[in-house]
Amino acid sequence: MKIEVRGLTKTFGSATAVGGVSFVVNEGELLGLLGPSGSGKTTVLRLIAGLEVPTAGDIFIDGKRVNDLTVQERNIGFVFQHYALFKHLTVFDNIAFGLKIKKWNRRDIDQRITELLALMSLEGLGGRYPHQLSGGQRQRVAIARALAPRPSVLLMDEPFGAVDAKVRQELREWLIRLHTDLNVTSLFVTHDQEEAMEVSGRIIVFSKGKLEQAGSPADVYEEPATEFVARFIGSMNIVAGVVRHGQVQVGSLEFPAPGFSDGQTLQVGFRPYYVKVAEDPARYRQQAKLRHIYFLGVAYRLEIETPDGLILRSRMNKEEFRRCHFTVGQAVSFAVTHFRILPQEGAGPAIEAKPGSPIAGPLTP
Ligand SMILES: Nc1ncnc2c1ncn2[C@@H]1O[C@H](COP(=O)(O)OP(=O)(O)OP(=O)(O)O)[C@@H](O)[C@H]1O
Repeated sequence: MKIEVRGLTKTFGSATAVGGVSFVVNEGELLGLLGPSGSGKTTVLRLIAGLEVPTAGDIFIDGKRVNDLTVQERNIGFVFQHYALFKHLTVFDNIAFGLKIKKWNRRDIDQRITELLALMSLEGLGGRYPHQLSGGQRQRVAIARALAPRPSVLLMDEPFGAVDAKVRQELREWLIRLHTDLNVTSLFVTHDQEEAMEVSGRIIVFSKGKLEQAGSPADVYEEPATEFVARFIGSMNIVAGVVRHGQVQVGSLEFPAPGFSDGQTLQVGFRPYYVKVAEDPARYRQQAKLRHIYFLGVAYRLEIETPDGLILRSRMNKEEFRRCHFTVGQAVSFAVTHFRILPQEGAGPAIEAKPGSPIAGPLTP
């Protein structure tokens, strides 16, 4: 079922945890709510679940305003960061908990739990207690418990926050498969941008109780709408310069900025893979010194310094890197092949340079 929030606001005393937020989670969608610690993500989830009362704004589930409904009446499944399983109850009884409250009969409970244990790859573990499970298994039990009463929507707050990196990766892949099988409208909170990008069909980026951007993982990565999103998602070179004759000038770098007036200071962002670096000083127009080479496993990151003291990051795939014979300290040439002019805080959207626009000197063949 679709979730819609309009102008959702929550203040605690004089502090605004969530400030006038509107968004939609479409039917069957798996949407990631991403933001740094304290940005208001948990509060949004708790408001939708009915665990907090909004200061202002409305919440709709399947088109029906639910502000005045109790937690139980909203029929929402909720998964918390820490397993929050009942320690004294078996896996079976943990999953059955909500069903017993809803007075399901024994046969239906048994049937539902057998179904869920299979779905969660937990067969044979119904009789165990939480302390006899791995972290990943415990979290799957928590999700099974939330799904047991067939909720109309599933809310998950940092569902994989308490497990190690390897299990976390397995759980992400497992959640994607589960969601593909069940198609329950799901909203999950994370502060981990990689997790949000990998798991979500769409991402909402949050900062200081406000929605910064909503879009597909590719949208928010490739076309950050604000400086905050540009800095928060992935790695981005961000430089600032003053507009002169329609170009933002940053030392010897020039970025076309049509429509901006002379004297205006603008920030320009470009991903490391749009910084092309060559050993041949004549290959590109810009000159720099290679400061560091970092091996990233799947690629290399080069850190270069321009004669003006600007430090930029470049990313190069392994094959390309192996064809070159870089040594730290050597002179290199470089070009920036794609960039975005980032909006100032509170200003309009980012302006994108056309792919391949040669803004730091033309790419010589
Ligand atoms: N019950 C409360 N009373 C007072 N302030 C609160 C309460 N709950 C949350 N806050 C404040 O509201 C802001 C948003 O908190 P929230 O937990 O929603 O953020 P978050 O993005 O989920 O952070 P995290 O990732 O650390 O859980 C924070 O500044 C927090 O201190």
